[in-house]
Amino acid sequence: MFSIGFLGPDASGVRMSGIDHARKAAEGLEYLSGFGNEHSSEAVPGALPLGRNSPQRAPFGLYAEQLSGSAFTEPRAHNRRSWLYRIRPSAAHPPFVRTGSGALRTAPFTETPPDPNRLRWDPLPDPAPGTDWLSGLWTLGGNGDATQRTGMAVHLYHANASMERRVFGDADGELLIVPERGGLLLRTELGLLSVRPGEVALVPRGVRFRVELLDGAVRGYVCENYGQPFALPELGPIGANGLAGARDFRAPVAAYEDVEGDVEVVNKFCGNLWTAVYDHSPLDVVAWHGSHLPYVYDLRAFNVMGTISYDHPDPSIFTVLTSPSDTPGLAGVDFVVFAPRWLVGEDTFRPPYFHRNVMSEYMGLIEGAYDAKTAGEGGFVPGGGSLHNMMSAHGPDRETFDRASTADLGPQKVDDGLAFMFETRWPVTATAQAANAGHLQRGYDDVWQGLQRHFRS
Ligand SMILES: O=C(O)Cc1cc(O)ccc1O
Ligand SMILES: [Fe+2]
Repeated sequence: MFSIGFLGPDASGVRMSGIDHARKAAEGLEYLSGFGNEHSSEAVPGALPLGRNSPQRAPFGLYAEQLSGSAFTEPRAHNRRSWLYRIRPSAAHPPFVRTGSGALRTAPFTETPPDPNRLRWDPLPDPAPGTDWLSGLWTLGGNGDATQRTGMAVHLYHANASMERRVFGDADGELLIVPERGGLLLRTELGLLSVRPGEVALVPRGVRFRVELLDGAVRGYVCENYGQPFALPELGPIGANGLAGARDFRAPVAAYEDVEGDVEVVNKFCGNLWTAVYDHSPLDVVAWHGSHLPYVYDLRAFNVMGTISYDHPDPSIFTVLTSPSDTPGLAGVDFVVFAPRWLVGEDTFRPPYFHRNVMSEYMGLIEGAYDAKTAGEGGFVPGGGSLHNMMSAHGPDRETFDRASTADLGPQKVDDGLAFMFETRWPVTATAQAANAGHLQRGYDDVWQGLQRHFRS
């Protein structure tokens, strides 16, 4: 349908800024609707072989290549692979050499003892000029072991430059990207995705991509999932519909760049970054078909379920995507969204309850406020995050408790914020940089101080 190019003169010969170039590419992007199914796309009509995956000679002299996201032998329901028809096979590359990882860390996380304390951070400070998305990744912590394909990492990012002549691929896991500030254009091997705050992007393990900025400086969160790929949760008694609808996930259409010349390819492998300078762009896939695909999803499309009688339901009802573990019902990591919704519970303390949870909870805020926490400076703010590890006691802060336990219980619309949670079966161990960060809020425990005793026997 169209090809894509590096920064440079547009058709009129005028050199566009990186942002204009990315914006133009993001305008009117086409997508394929549906999660987890087989899709196919060709940027040049006739480029996709019909009737077989690997013809003796693929159309237009393209190379056929399979990208496997699951073992060949996994059950059909879990099997994921895509066939890529590309200008050069991925195998045509020079050796990778180790390079620095900046502030990026990988499981196993051993820099600090796992901490039972409630922790909360302000947003990352602004990045140095010229920081692109990849070099702006900053790891907060995580669990599991990337070499065992278990667990997850929580990263934040801040960037003020587009990746130029640079492409990234993560062999360690898939990446769930949650922008909080500024839009991103993801140029992936399978095509282009635009993702803005309020939307999330999912880039599968191993898929190469470049991140360009759509509006200037950006900030956000990333869940790197080393475990089984994210899937839609079962709906059980909810029925055949509700929560995130499969058709609201959008996969890209094929788009390729036919670029010769130096392109740096950065490969994250078992915790280290490795780099190689290719003599062409690896975003050269002209046609593809398969199921190992990137997606973008608008969190505002989430169909929120909740009580229409009493009590506060558990937040599993807000699960957008789940990465199952080997134990049914026990997620390696769930991605949960607190989207705008009505609260109508009668005789109910409506915000999140006080609780201690065997699961570990990392929370972030995309915009506005969260109904269990006081907003504003020093509170839970957009771009900040909190970590409530396994069995740590948390819930509404004092102000929220005082307000909500005396509030009038008419129907109430909660639409002043968009929060999310990465909830994982294993404790999250902070990196040293997160445990010692200047933006770690030192007095977080105080939000639960002064909760009065009301007991009268
Ligand atoms: O701790 C939190 O704010 C997340 C959360 C929300 C909720 O509605 C119920 C339980 C829970 O852990
Ligand atoms: Fe919680």
